Amino acid sequence: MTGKPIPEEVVQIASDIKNMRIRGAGRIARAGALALRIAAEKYTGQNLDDFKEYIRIVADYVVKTRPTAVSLPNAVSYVVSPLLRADSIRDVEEAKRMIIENAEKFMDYSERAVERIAEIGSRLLRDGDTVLTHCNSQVVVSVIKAAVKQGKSVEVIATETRPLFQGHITIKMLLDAGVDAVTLVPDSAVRSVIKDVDKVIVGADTVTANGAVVNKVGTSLIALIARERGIDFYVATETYKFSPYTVWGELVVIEERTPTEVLPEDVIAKNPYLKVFNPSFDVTPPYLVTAIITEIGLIPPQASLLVLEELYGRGAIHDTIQTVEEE
Ligand SMILES: O=P(O)(O)OC[C@H]1O[C@H](OP(=O)(O)O)[C@H](O)[C@@H]1O
Repeated sequence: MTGKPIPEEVVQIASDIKNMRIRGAGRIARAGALALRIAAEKYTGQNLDDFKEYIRIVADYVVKTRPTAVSLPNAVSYVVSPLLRADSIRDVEEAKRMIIENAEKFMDYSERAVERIAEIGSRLLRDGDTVLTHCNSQVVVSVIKAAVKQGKSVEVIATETRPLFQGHITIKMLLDAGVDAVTLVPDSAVRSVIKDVDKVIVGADTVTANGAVVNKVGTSLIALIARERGIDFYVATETYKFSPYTVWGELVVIEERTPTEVLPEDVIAKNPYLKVFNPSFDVTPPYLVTAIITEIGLIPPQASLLVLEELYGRGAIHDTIQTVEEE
């Protein structure tokens, strides 16, 4: 067992992810990769087995910060699994280099994937379209920005996204980027404004093998409302948000956050019989999703398993599950 402590910077990143100072499924994935790079750089010993054990502990620590977005374990696994499986690595220096390079590769891939999705997604938007989005997705904002950059006039309706108001981040990002036709609405107003909407585009935290989309709570209600009106409902997401674990029946854990995000602490304290349920995400079934916009193209949700097989291969998906179970 390694005696090496988890570096302070890694502890800080993990705490920022937990407290949502770093948030958004893509950003937390990149932060996870960065944490591993820092951990590798900070390691001072010379024993390879000890280094592997230390990296395994850091990986586990980072993954445990938030349970729902699979982008985080996928990023961590991308960075550490090749080292944990390799038997050709000779020393700590080589192992460190491997972790650092994999972390860099992941962060680079992630940035490029967002750009590629913006390019593909922007083609779906027509001049004059009104897009409704929920929560704050860096990918969705990039799609809208790319369409506007192409000279298309796009109006955006953004939901507040209670209880943490990530919609405020979305409108700021859009306004800062010069997208000026932006309307903020309470979440409960979606059915009132849907008649003005041409397309709904949301991000994702996890896409399951059967094409269900796990995203900010309230997403599935919006999908139902869009379906009622016959409006296209798109999900914009990088492929590392597809969950290999769901292939073998593992369920996605829906994060439940503190009641104090919904009600002040003193009100909760004064009412011991009052219950507050604060799930952070919900599940939109594949039949409500028109298409998933990814960096490898537009995917019908029903083809999610094929995407996972393409990415990991059947055998590799099985290995991933085993690695996680062993940990
Ligand atoms: O990766 P990008 O597209 O930025 O975000 C994807 C999703 O991550 C967010 O989760 P949270 O706010 O961290 O709970 C939202 O649910 C958003 O749709």
